[in-house]
Amino acid sequence: MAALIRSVFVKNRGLWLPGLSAVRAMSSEPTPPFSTLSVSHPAIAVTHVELCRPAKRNAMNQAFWSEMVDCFSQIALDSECRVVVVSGAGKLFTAGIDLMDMAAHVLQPEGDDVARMSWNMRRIVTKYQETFSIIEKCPKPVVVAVHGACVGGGVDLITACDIRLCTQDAWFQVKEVDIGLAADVGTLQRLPKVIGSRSLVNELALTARKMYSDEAKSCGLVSRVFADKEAMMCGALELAGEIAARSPVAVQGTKINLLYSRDHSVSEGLDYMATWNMSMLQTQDLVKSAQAAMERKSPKDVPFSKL
Ligand SMILES: CC/C=C\C=C\CC(=O)SCCNC(=O)CCNC(=O)[C@H](O)C(C)(C)COP(=O)(O)OP(=O)(O)OC[C@H]1O[C@@H](n2cnc3c(N)ncnc32)[C@H](O)[C@@H]1OP(=O)(O)O
Repeated sequence: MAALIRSVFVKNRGLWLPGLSAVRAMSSEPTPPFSTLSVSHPAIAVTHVELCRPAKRNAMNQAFWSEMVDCFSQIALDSECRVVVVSGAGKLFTAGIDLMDMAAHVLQPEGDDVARMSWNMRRIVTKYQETFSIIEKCPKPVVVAVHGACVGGGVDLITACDIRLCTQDAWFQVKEVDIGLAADVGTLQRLPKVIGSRSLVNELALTARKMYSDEAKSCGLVSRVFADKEAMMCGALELAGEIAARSPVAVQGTKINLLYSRDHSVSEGLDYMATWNMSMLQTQDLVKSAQAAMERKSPKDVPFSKL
């Protein structure tokens, strides 16, 4: 299988990079057992998760909310996977929560009285929150590639990812106030950590105005803007290849410690780091990587064990 995958790629500057044909061949059919996600392996150690309800603009229906949890739970345990790319099939990234579904499931919690209905509503919101928290908890870095619209739940999703890319035609909308609710699955908690300006976060969340790619880049929501989707997917896979080629012990330790430090003081973060590295510095990856550096080789030329 590895040989088959390798045959699709071109060797370039010591990296296994997917050719344009691999990007063009990336599928847009749900992968069973999923009905809303297409999962593929476009490059060595790279998993691609595509939101895949293009006819409904990848609106997040009931199946989606649980399939993402199943999918990322599997990815977290998959020692072949070192990095994930998330994108959307069809015209745009996502139209957010499926409004038809929401009416049927979110707005009618079961229960005989207010207390029981409220308790069940809390369970529903917590379950929906897990759909994106699982991305953040995944030890493998997640690169998200946004084209066209990224509405409501889409912003919740991308703020749980580690690296955000978009196309020139992308726009982002914290749409929730327009549909009568306070965003409740991550945007209000994570967006202020992503964008430096709280004033801008407040403006976006309180007015639901669209933010276009140039502003998304200048405020730090995305790190790169590409001319079109094809260029973005090539860029996303190249970036994923760079990450995948490095020590998974180093990469996963870096993600976990960056997230820990985001939510703790410098002193707590340093303490956590010291405890982390008291075991992780004993990895063979360090010896192999240091040796490669001495020999002026790239980390990409070092074979690391699976993690
Ligand atoms: C516990 C709560 C957890 C999470 C809460 C999240 C909150 C949110 O996500 S708020 C945001 C809700 N989303 C919206 O308000 C967006 C609604 N959609 C649109 O504005 C537009 O569709 C568009 C995204 C701008 C795209 O426009 P266009 O390309 O012109 O497509 P359409 O012709 O409008 O739609 C095609 C097709 O898709 C269906 N659809 C689109 N969005 C949704 C949606 N959010 N829910 C359900 N279905 C959607 C639309 O009905 C069309 O279906 P047909 O069968 O072809 O009619």
